[in-house]
Amino acid sequence: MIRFENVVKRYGEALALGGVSLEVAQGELCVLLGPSGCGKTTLLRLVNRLIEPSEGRIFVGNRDVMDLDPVELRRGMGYVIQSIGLFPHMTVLENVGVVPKLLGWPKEKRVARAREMLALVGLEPKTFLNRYPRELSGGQAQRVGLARALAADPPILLMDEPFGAVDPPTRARLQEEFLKLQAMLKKTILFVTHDLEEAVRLADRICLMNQGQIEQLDPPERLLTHPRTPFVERFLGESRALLVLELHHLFELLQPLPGSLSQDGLPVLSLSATARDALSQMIAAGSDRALVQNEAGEVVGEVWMSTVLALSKGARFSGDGRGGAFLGRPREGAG
Ligand SMILES: Nc1ncnc2c1ncn2[C@@H]1O[C@H](COP(=O)(O)OP(=O)(O)OP(=O)(O)O)[C@@H](O)[C@H]1O
Repeated sequence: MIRFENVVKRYGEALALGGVSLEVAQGELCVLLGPSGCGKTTLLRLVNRLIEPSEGRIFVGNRDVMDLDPVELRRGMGYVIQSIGLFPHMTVLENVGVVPKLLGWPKEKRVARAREMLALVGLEPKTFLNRYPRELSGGQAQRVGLARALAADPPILLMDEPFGAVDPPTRARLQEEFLKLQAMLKKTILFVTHDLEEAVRLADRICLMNQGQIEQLDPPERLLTHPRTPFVERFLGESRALLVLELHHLFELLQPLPGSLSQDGLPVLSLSATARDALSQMIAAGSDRALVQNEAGEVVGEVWMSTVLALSKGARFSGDGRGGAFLGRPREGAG
């Protein structure tokens, strides 16, 4: 558990955080989101005491971080940053083993752990253990960074734009794998990003910040469908209607096949595809329905365009007063 109580941070006259209170529950992935300079990194670094508060208190597992030795405190949490921070003169094995070594683990245990962690982040240990960081692609280096952060099995992970430096397809793959890992490991995670799409994909809750304050703290769907302030609505922008569709899978939206309608030329999607996938395939095929098949390839039902559009109803951009005009109206009887 991480708790901020009325935290203020000043740099000289400038106010970077203006009284932030936030509690991240054990096992929760909380994303700090917001425009450049809003205070995300400052808030994150207060947790491992790379920065100290001007006022207020920060608790980690009910202990005030200011009462803890900073070195001990940092050993208890993994820290992953965009520039990765791998030591260039150390091999992957040595990099992943940095904290275990500091904790006094014997060599065999460190090697075994490094192998296990590399496999966990999708890198073949035999191929990568003895490489140097310069011999890795950006995505591989990012995975090593994550393996290193996880090596000593810390309950807390602090992640600052960890996937920021890789190309979009690699980024999407890393996000997907990271979510699977988190489902297994259930770490308490503070994750900084300025990318709304990344926040929506990953977060249990999004903490949207503006000028050193929390504007809204909510699960992604709630944030997208119920923006509390004009700032939040502007920040989310028009894409929020589409993003909401990513949060719904076709198994939730399935309707029985009517039998009487033709199935010719309809797109076919899997049960685990999202409503957003279905929408783009229906648009591409020029149809208002899509078929849904199970893992065995049997068609088990269909999804209607009107159902998909109804999902995004609460999330349509109304920043210019047009209400829900830009996506058109759902068909009658939708959803
Ligand atoms: N060491 C420092 N000295 C003075 N001002 C600082 C310092 N570090 C940060 N700031 C200021 O504090 C504010 C918050 O910075 P912070 O790095 O936390 O923002 P951020 O939301 O992480 O931004 P970005 O997405 O651009 O990294 C900014 O206005 C920044 O200029």
